[in-house]
Amino acid sequence: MQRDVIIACDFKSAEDTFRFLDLFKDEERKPFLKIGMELFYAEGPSIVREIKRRGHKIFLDLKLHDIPNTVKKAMAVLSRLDVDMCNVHAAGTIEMMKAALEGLTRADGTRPLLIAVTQLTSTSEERMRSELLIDASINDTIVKYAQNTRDAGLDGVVCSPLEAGMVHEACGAGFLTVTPGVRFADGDVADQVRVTTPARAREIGSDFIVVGRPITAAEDPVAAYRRCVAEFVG
Ligand SMILES: O=c1ccn([C@@H]2O[C@H](COP(=O)(O)O)[C@@H](O)[C@H]2O)c(=O)[nH]1
Repeated sequence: MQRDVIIACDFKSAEDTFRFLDLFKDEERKPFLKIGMELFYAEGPSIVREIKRRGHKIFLDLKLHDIPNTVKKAMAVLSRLDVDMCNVHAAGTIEMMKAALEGLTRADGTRPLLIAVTQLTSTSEERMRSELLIDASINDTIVKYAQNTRDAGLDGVVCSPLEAGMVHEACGAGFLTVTPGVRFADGDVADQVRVTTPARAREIGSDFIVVGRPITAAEDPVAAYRRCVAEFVG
């Protein structure tokens, strides 16, 4: 899979999103975009269709986590949107992930890529132990969730770029690592905990970096996007 930068379009409306996307209209490289809960809940499926119509690849980041039957049916609905990638939480268990895969697969056997969140990049090992009562290291937890994800037949995981190398080691080079928690060396970390730079993400072996505020809140978003591409894709 070709390394790429995915821009997280965490906007409150279609209007704000299209104002942002218009900045990229002369870019040779059409950005791969992530639509998350805020934008999808505000605008519904029409925002996906319109962005798709403009020719962007889409990662629909809704992080499903529910009982297997509910996730299977919800995924069957999402499969009609024709996105390129969508996701669930690995904490929902192998059974739930298998149900998600079944729901997502269309009658003709095609489906978008399906990946699972291991531990959110805003979670520290300390909080995972003290609040979630997980009595293991965060790295062991991430590797175990990644192995569960692979065993369920999914295509890869969401983790920090810091963990991409160990996930590939445990699950194979072809198993995708889609990695938020990306900041420029001088950037504001905000609510993220397990972060690194686009250049370091490339060295560690991420397949995709997901970048939101370092691009969307930059004074010059196109320049920030180009910097990510230059550091990560080369
Ligand atoms: O573990 C995760 C899973 C998803 N995300 C999402 O990625 C972006 C990151 O945005 P930044 O502004 O670059 O922090 C955001 O949409 C999250 O919902 C994540 O950060 N960590």
